[in-house]
Amino acid sequence: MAEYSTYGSVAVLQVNNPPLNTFTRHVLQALVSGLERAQRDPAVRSIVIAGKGPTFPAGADLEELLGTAAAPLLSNLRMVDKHVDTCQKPIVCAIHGTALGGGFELALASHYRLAVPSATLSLPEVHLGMLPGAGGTQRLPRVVGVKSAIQLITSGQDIKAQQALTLGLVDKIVQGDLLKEAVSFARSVEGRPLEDRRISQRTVPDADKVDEVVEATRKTILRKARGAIAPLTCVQAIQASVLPFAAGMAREADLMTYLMTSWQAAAQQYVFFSEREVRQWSHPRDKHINFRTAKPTVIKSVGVVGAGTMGAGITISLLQAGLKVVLLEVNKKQLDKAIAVIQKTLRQKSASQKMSQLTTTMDYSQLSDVDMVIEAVFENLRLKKEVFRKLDVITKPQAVLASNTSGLDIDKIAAATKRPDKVVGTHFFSPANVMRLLENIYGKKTSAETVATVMQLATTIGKVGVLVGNCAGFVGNRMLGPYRSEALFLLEEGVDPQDVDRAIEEFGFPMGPFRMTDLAGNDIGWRRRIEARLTTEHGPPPDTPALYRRGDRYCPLPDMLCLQGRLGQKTGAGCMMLQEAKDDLTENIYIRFRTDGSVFDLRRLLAHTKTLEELILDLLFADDCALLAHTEAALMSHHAPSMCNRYDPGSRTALPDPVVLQMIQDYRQEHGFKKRTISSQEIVERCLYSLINEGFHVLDEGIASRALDIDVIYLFGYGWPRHTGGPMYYVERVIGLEKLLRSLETYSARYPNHSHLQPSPLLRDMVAKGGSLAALGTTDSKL
Ligand SMILES: CCCCCCCCCCCCC/C=C/C(=O)SCCNC(=O)CCNC(=O)[C@H](O)C(C)(C)COP(=O)(O)OP(=O)(O)OC[C@H]1O[C@@H](n2cnc3c(N)ncnc32)[C@H](O)[C@@H]1OP(=O)(O)O
Repeated sequence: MAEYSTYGSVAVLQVNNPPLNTFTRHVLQALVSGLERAQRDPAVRSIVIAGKGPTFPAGADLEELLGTAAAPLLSNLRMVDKHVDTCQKPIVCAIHGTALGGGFELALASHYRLAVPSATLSLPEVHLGMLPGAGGTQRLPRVVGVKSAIQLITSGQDIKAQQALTLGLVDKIVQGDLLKEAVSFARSVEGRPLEDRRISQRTVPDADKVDEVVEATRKTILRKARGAIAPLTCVQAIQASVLPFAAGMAREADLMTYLMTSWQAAAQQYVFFSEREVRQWSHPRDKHINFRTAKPTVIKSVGVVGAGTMGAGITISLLQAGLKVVLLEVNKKQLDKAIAVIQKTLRQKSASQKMSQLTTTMDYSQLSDVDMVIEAVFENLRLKKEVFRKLDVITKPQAVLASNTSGLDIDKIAAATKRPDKVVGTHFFSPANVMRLLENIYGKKTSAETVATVMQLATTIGKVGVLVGNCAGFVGNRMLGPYRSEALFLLEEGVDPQDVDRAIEEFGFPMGPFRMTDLAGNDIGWRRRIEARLTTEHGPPPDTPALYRRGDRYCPLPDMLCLQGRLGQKTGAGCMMLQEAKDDLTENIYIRFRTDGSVFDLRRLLAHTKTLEELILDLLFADDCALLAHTEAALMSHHAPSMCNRYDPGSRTALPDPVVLQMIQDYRQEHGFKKRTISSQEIVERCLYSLINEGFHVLDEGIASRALDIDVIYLFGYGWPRHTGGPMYYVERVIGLEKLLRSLETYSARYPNHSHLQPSPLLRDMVAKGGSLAALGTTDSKL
């Protein structure tokens, strides 16, 4: 647990709790014993604490911290803190791997910190709905100041060793043998005074500005937190660092108790475990086929067909994971554009080595030897089938053939080949090298081995892979359908687009449905509806009632907007306006890079770039750019023409567009809708409950095998607010299934022809029998 050894006058305590050396109560007990022994032994004059194996401790063991062992764990943690803080012999922490949470806090309590260049330090508790409760909120500001501490703790961002050195969080970067260097360093500081080495004894450097700093950051934090309570609570704890140390620690403990007992912390911890649990997949229709029984094919080389935005993003992801890629594109201009984008993105990393793994071609025969192909051509079934027919002939018989589709029928695509067992769907999300979700879709004939292969591929390329069944829209887009429909029906009844968006954004989404459609392009859904024969390029299909399709209520407003050329922001007109608008950028927009935490003012970046459009493209393909979606949305919304909203230059606020508002008004009048006032609560309930209701259908039909799979899809692919745990978790743990059922009953009675508001039979059954989503396989066992 913590191995004790001595090297002359130096006692070395090596935490040994593989794989992450997390602090269990036993590990902490062993550390206390080791510290006591070292303090008792007169021959010992200094102490080194290190981690055995791949890492320095990665924090408290969450299973224990969140379970029945929490009390002894916390009591042992406090004992370690006390021993370290009062120790009369210098304690040196030797950091490698990831020193996270309690691990980093132990290092901060010690007198000296050494790190290898590859080490990462971080206080990621905010992502678990908590705060760094082992002194982190009190010691960090004493080293880096309140301002930086707020930034580091509320973002939970990684601090690389070099940055830690600059910030004064580590004393030395060690190039050679860490333990050896740490022992010799410890020896060199023996006998030196310790008082000024104790961070607890220091004062906060910007203490006089604390209120000013908090005031200045509060608004930004509130905006980013989107309803999460942990970030602001972290700020409150940091504010207390200007108090005497003991008082600050007491305040930290109070606030930690408040957070730890909150439903949001439980939700975020559920998210943490669910993100990992999706790897333990099982086939929704046959539980015997699962991550244990099915063996993946080894994939070393991948062909990517289609070098559009998705194809280029997928290629970058594969290259970054060290795979060989053959990128095929039949349009030379498009291929050249993609190569430039890929090169530019990889240049920020060790590009030359990764680019050497890329072959580009316009010739299908170059795909003859790859282990797998990911097709990423336009979302058109006929075209995809054509591509698969070709691939079936050209590729080796054992190659896996995957389609990157957001909702087309995998079985129909597979039927175009003689190897339907090797055909599978891999739905990447845009930008494909940034977004973490990979929705993997099995068809009727997809083999267990093929499923295992794409699930393994997700892990290899650092994505969160979720296995789902085949149906129109799969899980994510299928559930989005009712949400969008309900948002449109709300327009008919009197709500303006920006009011729907505001209500959804206040719930915690980064963007409401209309701003989202503005960004993604209204034509995407329109093309899909044309293909499904719900509408045509010229208007509604002949002899079709305006507000109904195949017996279901239908709102033709988005079709009408498309017919007017209002396709959203990614149209050609949008790009031209972006170039012109460069000088209009009056507002400060900041972009933070994940790699080193550096922050850039967008206007300064623009000074080095020809056009704003070029910069956006760069950012889209820079996978270390945090806040990317927000930034992109903010930039786009500044300048481009939009479907529903208008944006004044220099403002990020979506304003009502009189043209659209007039159009909606005329539409209401034409179809006899009476405008009424609708509350935000009703907007949120109708949009989100219809989405969640569809989730119950998805579970009932076996399209997803567990509620947590749906949650992960929404959290990682659709911006569902993390602090609520995902749609299914939220409705079960926060709203309650019975309340959901009653609300759906009320709304469906009021709108009998909105079929998606009819409660799903599974929901009714669960409420009647007192069943729960946990029984369908959520992560309850872990919580
Ligand atoms: C009730 C009232 C109480 C009041 C109390 C008041 C006072 C409170 C004082 C409280 C003081 C607490 C102080 C300390 C807090 C902490 O330290 S919180 C934890 C901080 N650490 C983290 O958040 C780290 C989380 N982990 C990671 O980020 C990553 O896992 C990693 C370390 C970077 C490694 O990544 P990777 O190599 O990709 O591996 P993974 O797949 O992510 O993980 C492997 C398996 O390990 C499991 N795991 C990871 N971290 C933990 C952990 N901290 N505890 C337990 N288990 C962990 C992970 O789930 C994986 O498991 P499997 O899926 O089963 O393989």
